[in-house]
Amino acid sequence: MSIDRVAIIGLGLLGGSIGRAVAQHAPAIATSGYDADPAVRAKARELGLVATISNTAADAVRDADLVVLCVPVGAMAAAARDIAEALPPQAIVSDVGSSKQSVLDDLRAALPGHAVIPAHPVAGTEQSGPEAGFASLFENRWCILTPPEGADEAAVETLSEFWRKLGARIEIMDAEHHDLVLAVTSHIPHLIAYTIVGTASDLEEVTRGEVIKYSAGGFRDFTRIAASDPTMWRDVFLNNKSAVLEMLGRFTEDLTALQRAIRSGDGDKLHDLFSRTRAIRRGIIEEGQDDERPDFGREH
Ligand SMILES: NC(=O)c1ccc[n+]([C@@H]2O[C@H](COP(=O)([O-])OP(=O)(O)OC[C@H]3O[C@@H](n4cnc5c(N)ncnc54)[C@H](O)[C@@H]3O)[C@@H](O)[C@H]2O)c1
Ligand SMILES: O=C(O)C(=O)C[C@]1(C(=O)O)C=C[C@@H](O)C=C1
Repeated sequence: MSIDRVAIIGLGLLGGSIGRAVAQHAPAIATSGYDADPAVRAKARELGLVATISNTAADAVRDADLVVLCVPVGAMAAAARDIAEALPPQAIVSDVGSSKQSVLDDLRAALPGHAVIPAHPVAGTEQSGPEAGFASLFENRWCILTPPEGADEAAVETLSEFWRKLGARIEIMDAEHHDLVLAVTSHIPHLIAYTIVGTASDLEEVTRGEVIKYSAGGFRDFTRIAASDPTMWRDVFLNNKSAVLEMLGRFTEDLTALQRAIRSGDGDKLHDLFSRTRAIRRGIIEEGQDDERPDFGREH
């Protein structure tokens, strides 16, 4: 089983990056695409993100071997319904959504009988839209596949091979476990960034601009993450509710323990934790998972 034609639904950061990466790393694969927003379709045409841009989702998928839905997780069900009538029976349907259980449920409900294999390339930026993508986005990044029980192994391998061609490393796990892990490593960090920047901005009114004016590197790093797309992240929190709430409970307990350590002057506790977290950061860099990617649209 090999992929000759891929259809990309949603031509923003992720969809546009897949289009560009296929053109660069797997030019033999034909690309087609669709976006619900006519302005995005026009921009994607101008940028040549995929070879053919259709005016309906159904037309984009009519000849596809693989369809990748690159829309916010809250829009997956509607996007799947839009392709249902035109989807070739043997086509693999996948996605790039940041949470997986609700997407798996939505795609299977909308496309009964089709090979549905959700995926999540753990690669992105705070940017969004058709101009934000770049071909190297997936290089040396994990792409997590969450096939349902009993999924066709050949289809899982075909999808893995597609992502390997774009430079990604493959991991396979079930959707529920994915959602728990990503709640800790991605979703809660974004919630914390949104919170700290929001709190600082509220305080700004009290201190007449000083919080923002004198904010140094640490706060600026949070503002990068807090600039991430509001629609995408609203949908992630609404669709990964239980894992996020469970992990947030644990996080709150740890935060309270630190608060207590500060109040009681327990310097050892603070120092131990900060040493442990420094080692984690160094481990990430040694593994090659640091931020080596183009400064695409970065302000700093
Ligand atoms: N941004 C990241 O860092 C990142 C990383 C990994 C995965 N993801 C996931 O990738 C998906 C896309 O995110 P993005 O950053 O590319 O967002 P984006 O806003 O850049 O692009 C999403 C596009 O989907 C289109 N769209 C929305 N509903 C649609 C529908 N029903 N049919 C067709 N098109 C529709 C929008 O018009 C938009 O152009 C999300 O599920 C997100 O969780 C994002
Ligand atoms: O680097 C960033 O800006 C990101 O937020 C990327 C990031 C992440 O949290 O790591 C964001 C959401 C995804 O689903 C995958 C990747």
